[in-house]
Amino acid sequence: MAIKYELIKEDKQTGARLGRVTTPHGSFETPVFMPVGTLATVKTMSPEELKEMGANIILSNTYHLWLRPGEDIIKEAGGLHSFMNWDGSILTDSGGFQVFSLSDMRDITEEGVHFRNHLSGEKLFLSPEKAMEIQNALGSDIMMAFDECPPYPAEYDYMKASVERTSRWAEKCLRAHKRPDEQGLFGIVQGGEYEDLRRQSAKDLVSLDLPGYAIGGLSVGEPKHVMNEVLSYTAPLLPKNKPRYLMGVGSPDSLIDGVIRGVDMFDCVLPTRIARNGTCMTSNGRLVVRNAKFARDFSPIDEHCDCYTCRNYSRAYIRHLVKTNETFGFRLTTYHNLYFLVKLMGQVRQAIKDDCLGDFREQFFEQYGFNKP
Ligand SMILES: CNc1nc2c(CCc3ccc(C(F)(F)F)cc3)c3[nH]c(N)nc(=O)c3cc2[nH]1
Repeated sequence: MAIKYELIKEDKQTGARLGRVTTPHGSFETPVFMPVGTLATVKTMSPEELKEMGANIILSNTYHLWLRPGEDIIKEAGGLHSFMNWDGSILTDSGGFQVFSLSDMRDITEEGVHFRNHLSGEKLFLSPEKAMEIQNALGSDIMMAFDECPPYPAEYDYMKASVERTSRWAEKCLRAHKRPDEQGLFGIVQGGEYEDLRRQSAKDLVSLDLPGYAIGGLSVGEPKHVMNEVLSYTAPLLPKNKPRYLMGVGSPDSLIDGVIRGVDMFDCVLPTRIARNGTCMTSNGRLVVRNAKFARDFSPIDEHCDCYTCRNYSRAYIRHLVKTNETFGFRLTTYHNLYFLVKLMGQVRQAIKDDCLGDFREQFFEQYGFNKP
């Protein structure tokens, strides 16, 4: 069995769960935050640094790696793990979402999606079968089914047809799966904000008895309360004894609110993306280190943080590096932001163990400033 999930504890007050996922490349505790490594690297971080900060699973992307360098080169390297020298777990997205978010000309048919390469303009075609062929070549431990993530908002009739097609595509992925013993295939629940369509999508995918499930179609511009409502009735539709992955969600408040509704796995480009413009997550909210007020501030980014960046460097120094566009500055902000989220999930897991996740949410939101009107 490629993917094993062990439910360790259910929170008494909320839908939160403590668990452990095991893949052929190791195991990780859940709830977990997964750093995004689109082009086979978590930007500016070495595998050693990721391991040191406590990351055991990272994400990468079928669409991007198919275009550059091409899955054949990665296959020749022995797969993505050896290509990027990462011996932890890897989850790859199936490419559907990236086609819709990156390329303009696209045409969806029953067979798959026709679109233009967003770099060269050449016409390309991505199908459930092709997405599986690429992910099998990459050798990722967790592969996502090829789905359509409709834009938000979407008409009911469009969403219904899209959900039914995404369910048929998931079956095609399962049939096209060449390495079921080494790689786990997760289905992706769609349905937008229509409860009956979410139920239909979950029912179709659960009937395939896949090793894990993702909740897709969220974090696409909908208000947070809509995301939380959809999560509240969708997560419980998924099997208790399998991991649940909420795609594209990673702000600290959304992570905690997702955990409370029963989500186990999260990804987000936020920590690495905002780090590259010098914005850091701290226990007292966001800090824009390039701000002039930090020019003579020799305290660490976050006085409550014990990461490499906060133990060795000051705001003044990091501000200087970021202002002068020194790469080391972005390594320091990236390291801190990833560490902050990995540590936050550790605190969330501890709160579930101690049956005090509700209180933890209260205290964290207050200190971070989420409750400010
Ligand atoms: C930002 N909001 C969002 N991201 C979403 C994503 C992408 C998740 C992803 C995976 C891998 C990477 C990698 F760069 F690290 F590889 C980067 C991002 C979705 N993906 C699919 N398949 N279905 C969805 O319905 C869906 C909804 C999504 N909402």
